[in-house]
Amino acid sequence: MSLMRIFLVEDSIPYAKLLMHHLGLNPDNEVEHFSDAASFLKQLHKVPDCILLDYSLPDLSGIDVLKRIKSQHSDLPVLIVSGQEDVGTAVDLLREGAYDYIVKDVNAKDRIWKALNNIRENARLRKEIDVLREEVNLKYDFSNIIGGSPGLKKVFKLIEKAAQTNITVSITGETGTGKELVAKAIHYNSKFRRKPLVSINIAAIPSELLESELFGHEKGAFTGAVSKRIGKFEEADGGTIFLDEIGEMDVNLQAKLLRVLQEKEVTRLGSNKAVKINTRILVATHRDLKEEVRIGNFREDLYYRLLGLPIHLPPLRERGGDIMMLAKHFLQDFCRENDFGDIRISPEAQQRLLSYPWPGNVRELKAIMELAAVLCDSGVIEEKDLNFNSVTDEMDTLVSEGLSLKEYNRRLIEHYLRKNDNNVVEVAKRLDIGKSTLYRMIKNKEININ
Ligand SMILES: Nc1ncnc2c1ncn2[C@@H]1O[C@H](COP(=O)(O)OP(=O)(O)OP(=O)(O)O)[C@@H](O)[C@H]1O
Repeated sequence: MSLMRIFLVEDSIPYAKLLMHHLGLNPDNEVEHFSDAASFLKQLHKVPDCILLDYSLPDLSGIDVLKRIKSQHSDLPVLIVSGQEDVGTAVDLLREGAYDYIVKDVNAKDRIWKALNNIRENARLRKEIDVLREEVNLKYDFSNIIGGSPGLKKVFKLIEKAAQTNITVSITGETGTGKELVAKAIHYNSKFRRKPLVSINIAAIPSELLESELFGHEKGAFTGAVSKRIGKFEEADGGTIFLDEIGEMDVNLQAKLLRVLQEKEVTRLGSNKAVKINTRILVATHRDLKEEVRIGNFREDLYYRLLGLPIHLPPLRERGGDIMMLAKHFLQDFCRENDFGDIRISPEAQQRLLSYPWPGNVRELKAIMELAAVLCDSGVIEEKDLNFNSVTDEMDTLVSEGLSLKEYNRRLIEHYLRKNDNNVVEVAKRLDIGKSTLYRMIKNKEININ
């Protein structure tokens, strides 16, 4: 903000003149003077950037004027200027939302000057945040979610529907399928986008700390609570809270969360005052919550409360052509960031990418492509540059895929060959099949050897 519009409400004409002269020293200040509350309140609809309010006006008390201002414009900074030093009144006024309480003594002019500079700086920062938010919005439109497979198209449609309302959304999918990305896309395309998206990973926080993390606490609420703390729900007020890994929440806390969702209010630990919240809820889990309910790990009532609009992200191995689209996208990004020239992916490497089961999903694909870009020679990624070191056993995923016996055998043998550096004799021994059978299969291209 360069120009600052200030309303000065002051019944003492000499003091008003003094302040107007002083404030006028900054050409960016534009001061309008009112000598009573009534004439000022009539003009309040013009909404200045700041108000300097004399505490003792002829027609209305300072606190009443302050309340009137705050009821219409809660964010408008009001500096109270008072003829007397009275701590009790000052505290009351600050509680009602006054920006500062300044006594009319020799230092008053300087304090007002400083306070106005702070207000100016705050407004500038707020504007900057708005601009940054807008940039983030652009960044998180759907275009950064890559893919065009039928499964993902369905997800796009649901994101759009979710963004248009305040319905609770439950996002499911294996690890690395893009659940957090979807949560961001919903928030930044919804009417909540001007307020924060507050994410909390339930699995990452020890259960004894989680309650205060979510709902906040008062000073001294428990050992170690040395100061008051606002919880994530309050932080997200007016915006979105994203509860990641909701399936990991302790059953006791589930009951408390349910109450918060039902009452739409939170009570900080150690407080008896409930605070209303208006927060959009997004949850995610890699677990099958229905099954968790069945085995008693998750409350059924909370499950129904959170289910809302379910969005399921299919695993990468079920997204067909998306695999190559994503692989090329990550490769391009990496090359651009590191000033590498263009890198191609050989047909054999492409085949390998398409047949791998991707237990770590998109996150794993990104890591593998980046490493391959570093390892490859002469601008082409070959099969040898692809390092599949996933922590989940490849075979676990194969079993869950429902393959035909022939296909299963092929993958099983290929898996063992890879693990044993293509040592046919070793693999034949481990799988208890004849060496010559194995050689024949390789020769007939029934199995691929890298
Ligand atoms: N469709 C996609 N297009 C582009 N990038 C994606 C896509 N899906 C996921 N990613 C990227 O993959 C990584 C993992 O995604 P994300 O963290 O959203 O997954 P997640 O399902 O929340 O994982 P987890 O369950 O482990 O928390 C991120 O770097 C994300 O940007």
